[in-house]
Amino acid sequence: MTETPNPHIIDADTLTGEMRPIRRAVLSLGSNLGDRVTTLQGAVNAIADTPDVWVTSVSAVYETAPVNCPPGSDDFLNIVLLCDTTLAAHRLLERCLTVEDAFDRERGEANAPRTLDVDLIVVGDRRSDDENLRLPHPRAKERAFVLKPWYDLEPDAVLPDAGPVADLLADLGTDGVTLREDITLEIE
Ligand SMILES: Nc1ncnc2c1ncn2[C@@H]1O[C@H](COP(=O)(O)OP(=O)(O)OP(=O)(O)O)[C@@H](O)[C@H]1O
Ligand SMILES: Nc1nc2c(c(=O)[nH]1)N=C(CO)CN2
Repeated sequence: MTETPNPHIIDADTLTGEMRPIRRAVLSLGSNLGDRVTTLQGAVNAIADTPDVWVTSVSAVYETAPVNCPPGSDDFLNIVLLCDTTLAAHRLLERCLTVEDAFDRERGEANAPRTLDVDLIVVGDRRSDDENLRLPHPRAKERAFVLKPWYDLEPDAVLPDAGPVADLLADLGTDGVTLREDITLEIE
């Protein structure tokens, strides 16, 4: 059955400027090539410098074993950021891809070593099946390297369509996800 659009429901992404609601976004950042700490701190700064994006929390840093990566790939450092934003989800994605490029991200083989990867995990209650932007991120529920730092910041968080982050993490376990207490990233 074809659904008739409800004229009373406004898609927040169609609003402009000051009319946009503030939405909470969860971003996952990873690096397994080059100076990982400098890159992640630079990426946090760049995201925090973005107009209409406010980084509210930076997680602890985790050293994580590569998941589904080519043989011989090095460990990642992974973090999660919580942000408030009035940007439309696609604009936020564009900004994240620009930040990846600024840190010399090369796009080759799937899951190849990368200086920087920035994934949108959730953006408010926005859902998207567009191949250029899938929300909520379809693989987040399988990734302890996303869920553990997110859980630390928000123990009650829920990943839409998947369930409480705490439950997902309890099922997955945290093997291969090691806290790096010696590294602290800041919102500068
Ligand atoms: N939620 C999302 N966050 C970031 N990129 C996404 C998302 N959904 C779709 N994409 C698209 O995925 C494309 C490829 O991204 P990328 O090569 O960084 O994938 P990846 O991060 O290596 O793999 P994965 O998606 O499994 O984390 C991006 O150009 C982007 O348009
Ligand atoms: N440990 C770890 N493994 C990964 C990561 C990542 O950030 N950390 N990112 C991937 C694709 O985005 C694939 N595998």
